[in-house]
Amino acid sequence: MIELTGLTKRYGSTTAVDRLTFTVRPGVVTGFLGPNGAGKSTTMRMIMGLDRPTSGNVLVDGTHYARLKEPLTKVGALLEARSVQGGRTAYHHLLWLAKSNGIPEHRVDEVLGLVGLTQVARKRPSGFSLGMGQRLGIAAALLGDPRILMFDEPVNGLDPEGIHWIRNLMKQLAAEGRTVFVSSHLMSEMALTADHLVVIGRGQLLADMSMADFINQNSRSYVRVRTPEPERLRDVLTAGGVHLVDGPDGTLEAEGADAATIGELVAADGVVLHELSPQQASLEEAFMRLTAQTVQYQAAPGTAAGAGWAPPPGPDWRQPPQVAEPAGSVDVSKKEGI
Ligand SMILES: Nc1ncnc2c1ncn2[C@@H]1O[C@H](COP(=O)(O)OP(=O)(O)OP(=O)(O)O)[C@@H](O)[C@H]1O
Repeated sequence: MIELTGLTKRYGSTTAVDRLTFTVRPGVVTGFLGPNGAGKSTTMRMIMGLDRPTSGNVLVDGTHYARLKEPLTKVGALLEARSVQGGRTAYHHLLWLAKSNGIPEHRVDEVLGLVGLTQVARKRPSGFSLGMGQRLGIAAALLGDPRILMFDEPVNGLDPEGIHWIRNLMKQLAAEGRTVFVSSHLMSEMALTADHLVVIGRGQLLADMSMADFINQNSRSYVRVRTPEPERLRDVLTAGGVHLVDGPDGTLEAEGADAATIGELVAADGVVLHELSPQQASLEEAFMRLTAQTVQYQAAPGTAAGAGWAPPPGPDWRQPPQVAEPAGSVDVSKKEGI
């Protein structure tokens, strides 16, 4: 469990994190969302004892991170981009972390296999791609088999197979009763991964609720109806107390009644339907609606916005794709697990 109470961080006149109070519970994947600059990374850094709060308190496993003995066995984290110690191989980097936390050496091989880096274990991470660096960071987070895991943008740099793998890994870790706290900008990915959401904007808590409640409370749901008899449909549904608005391509959007009620109303009058489909806003729409007022960095109106993307199904997380040695190109943006 991770418990934040009135957690606040100021940098000069900037309040990066503003009196955050929430609890991240075990057994579910908790997504941590917020627009750019909302304070997610700062919050995660304070949880890990890497930034000192201006005020408030944060406990991991009931204590401050700094007081944890052999912390890698209690909390594993993949935080913001950092460079891995240049001279060590991936294996020795993990071995060094393991030794400093009382973790047996065989665990290094285990986690390298788990993240698919066995083939490049004796290579230096300085030659790794961004995705391989992410995998190494995830290996470090898993090294101590901790009950609490935090991932800051874990799918950054991963290919579709890697994204699918990390999604299933997080779900599996939560299913094992662990506390899993993950930030991501990919809404479609978060919608598939997280059970619970904590949303912040300008450092303040905007929502702390289940994924389903979040979408329900921050979006419009309606039933899309298509008919060759729109006038009759309109009469029947309006008489039945259903509010209708015009949708695209000649559809009608019915609010205030579920699909079953609408179906029964129109059936009673013999109105022909070509479509009757409940529509639920996406997490992305709900997020945009809730955080619209708190967005710090915004493109000019009319600018193309990147849509969320959901990867196709792939293999089980326990059998990750092995990553081959990169063909020459070296990516300078690396991530390291703490
Ligand atoms: N070391 C620092 N010194 C000064 N300001 C900082 C520092 N770290 C973060 N900030 C500011 O605090 C605010 C929160 O930043 P933070 O990186 O935590 O947000 P974030 O939600 O992780 O953003 P992103 O999604 O873009 O990674 C921003 O306004 C940022 O500019």
